Amino acid sequence: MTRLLFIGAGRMGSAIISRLITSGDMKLDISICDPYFSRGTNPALDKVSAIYPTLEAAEIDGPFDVIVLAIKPQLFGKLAHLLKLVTTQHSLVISVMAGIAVDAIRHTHDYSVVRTMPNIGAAHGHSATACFAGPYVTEAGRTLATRIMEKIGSVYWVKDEELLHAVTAVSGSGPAYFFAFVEALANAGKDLGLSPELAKNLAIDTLQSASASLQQMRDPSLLRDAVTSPSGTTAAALAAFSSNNDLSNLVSRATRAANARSIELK
Ligand SMILES: NC(=O)C1=CN([C@@H]2O[C@H](COP(=O)(O)OP(=O)(O)OC[C@H]3O[C@@H](n4cnc5c(N)ncnc54)[C@H](OP(=O)(O)O)[C@@H]3O)[C@@H](O)[C@H]2O)C=CC1
Ligand SMILES: O=C(O)[C@@H]1CCC=N1
Repeated sequence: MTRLLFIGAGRMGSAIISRLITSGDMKLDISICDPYFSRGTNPALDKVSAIYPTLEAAEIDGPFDVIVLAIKPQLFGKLAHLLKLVTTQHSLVISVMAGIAVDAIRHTHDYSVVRTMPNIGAAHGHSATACFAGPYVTEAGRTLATRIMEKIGSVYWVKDEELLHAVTAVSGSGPAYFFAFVEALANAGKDLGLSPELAKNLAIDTLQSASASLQQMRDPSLLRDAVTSPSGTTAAALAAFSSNNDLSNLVSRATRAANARSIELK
């Protein structure tokens, strides 16, 4: 039985716990440390072994084999020195926190740390997650981290920790870009005379169809060509996207801003 402690069970922590519990094929004993978490919000989460308000709680039943850090990056500095209360030298620390470097997590103790960057698709098993293994992470540690993160979607490994800033800018924050695009497309549809409800539904379902096509044929350029009839409506719209390289420049500016913010969080 592998004993896991999730520090922070908000959106990301809850999503991972819930997928681990519902898949049920790993022998895991899961506890939560989150002062604001209460049972009754999600039936899967009610199956956790214990919920602790703080890492210093007298009743805490440590140590744990795996600690998952799923708190806000800004909170980590306040909790870092308490990690030793729930770990041994063999514990694996898996972080989903944006920006916080492996060195910062290992600052108070030589933990084996796997840093990961999932995304909000985790809740439905559709996260795109990239991982980086810090010093002394064993092959068994990498395999365990992969098995855990595979429960929420696809898993990729990067060899250079600095690349996690770019990963955050592309796939960590990425879902929000598509949500913003759906909002913009729905608003544009409204301006063209559709009812707000119909415009929203068409925009949402269109993202769904694009995503399903991409899942089947993982080639966005080919798919774009398949939709674009010569001198047709799509060509007219895409010409507006590419005029002065507008879309590329906008996406480049946005991802550079996210990359820079991730570096600031270090
Ligand atoms: N949301 C996303 O799409 C993604 C998030 N991440 C990363 O995941 C991490 C968590 O983000 P997210 O789940 O969105 O954030 P949430 O705010 O939803 O979750 C953080 C949780 O930690 C709780 N918490 C607060 N104080 C403590 C404490 N002292 N001890 C333990 N838990 C505490 C919070 O409670 P309360 O809210 O009541 O303060 C909350 O439940 C972040 O570091 C973020 O960078 C990574 C990829 C994608
Ligand atoms: O916005 C953030 O900082 C976090 C990291 C990636 C997605 N959400």
